[in-house]
Amino acid sequence: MRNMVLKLEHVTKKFGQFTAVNDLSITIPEKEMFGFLGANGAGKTTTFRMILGLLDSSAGRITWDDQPIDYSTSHLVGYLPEERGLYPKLKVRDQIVYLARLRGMQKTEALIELKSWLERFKILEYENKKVEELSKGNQQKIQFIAAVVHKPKLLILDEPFSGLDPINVEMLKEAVLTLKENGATIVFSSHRMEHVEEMCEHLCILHKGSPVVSGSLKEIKREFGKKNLVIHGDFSSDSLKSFPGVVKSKVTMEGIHLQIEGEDVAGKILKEIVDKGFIRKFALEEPSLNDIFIEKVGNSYE
Ligand SMILES: Nc1ncnc2c1ncn2[C@@H]1O[C@H](COP(=O)(O)OP(=O)(O)OP(=O)(O)O)[C@@H](O)[C@H]1O
Repeated sequence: MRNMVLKLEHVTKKFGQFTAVNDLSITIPEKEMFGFLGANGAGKTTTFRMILGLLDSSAGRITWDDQPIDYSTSHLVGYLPEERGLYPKLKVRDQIVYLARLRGMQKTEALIELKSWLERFKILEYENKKVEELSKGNQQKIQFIAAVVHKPKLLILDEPFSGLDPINVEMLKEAVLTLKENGATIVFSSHRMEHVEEMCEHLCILHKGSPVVSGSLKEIKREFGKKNLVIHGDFSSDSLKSFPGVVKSKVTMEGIHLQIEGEDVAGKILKEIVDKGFIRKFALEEPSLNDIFIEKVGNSYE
C-alpha cells in the first residue's frame, strides 16, 4: 500500500533577508481536503510553489508519497495558480487538449473529459471560443478544468473561488467536493474563512509566514474553548456585557451575541435572565473560524 501523504517538515523560504514561510510543518493525508488561510502576503502561494517543486525551499523537506514532487509525479498533480495563465488567443478546446496531452492524456479522452466539465459548468457553447472572448468568471472555470482534466490525485488550488459570483462559487465548491469524493487529495487557499470552515477537515492559518493555528477544525474549535451565546429576549441585555466570563459582546437588533469563556458561563447567564422577560432564543454555538482567526492573528486580516 502506497503512502500518498503530503508532508511538509520544518519548511522555510527566505527571499534574501525576508522570511516568507517560517518553519511550517503539516501532514495532509490522502483524500483529505486541507485549507490554507492567511492574509495577503502570509505565504500561501509561496508554500504551494514549494510543494509543486516550482520553488526551492530554504530549509525543510516536502514529500508526497515519500518523494519530492518532480517530473515523475507531476502528471498526477493539478494546479490552479493564483495568476491565471491561459492563452487568450487559443480556443478553449485546443487549450485544454494541449494541456491534457502534456500530462500524458490521449486527445479523445481529454475531449470527453472536457465536454463533461463544460456541461457541468453550463458553458458547453464556449468549447470553440477563444479564451479572450469569455468573461472573467468563465475563464476561471476553464482554468479550473485545465487543472483537473487529467484527473489528478493531488490538486492544489490557489484561491479557486476568488472573483466569482455566488452561483459560480457554489458550482465550483460542488465540483471540488466531487473531486474529493472521487479520491483526490485537495489543498486550497482562501481569504474566506467560511469556505474553509465549510469544506475542510484540516486547516492551517498562516500569519506572516508562520503557522499560528494548524490541525483539525474540530480540535481547533475545541481547544479554543470559548463559545458563542446568542440571546434574543424582550428585555434589556446591556448588563450581560459585563457579566463574569463574558469576553466580548455585540448588541444586535434582536438581542445580544456574547463570546463566553466556557459552557458553564451560559448556565449562570440563563439563571440571571430567566426572570427578566420572555426569552425567544438562547443558543450556545461553537466559535467560528473567524472568531479564532481574530484572536490568533488580530484584526490585520482583510
Ligand atoms: N519571488 C519573490 N521574491 C521576493 N519576495 C517574494 C517573492 N515571492 C513572494 N514574496 C513575498 O513573500 C511573501 C508571501 O507571498 P505569497 O505570495 O506567498 O503570499 P500569499 O499568502 O499567497 O498572499 P496573497 O493572499 O496576497 O496571494 C510576500 O510578502 C511576498 O511579497
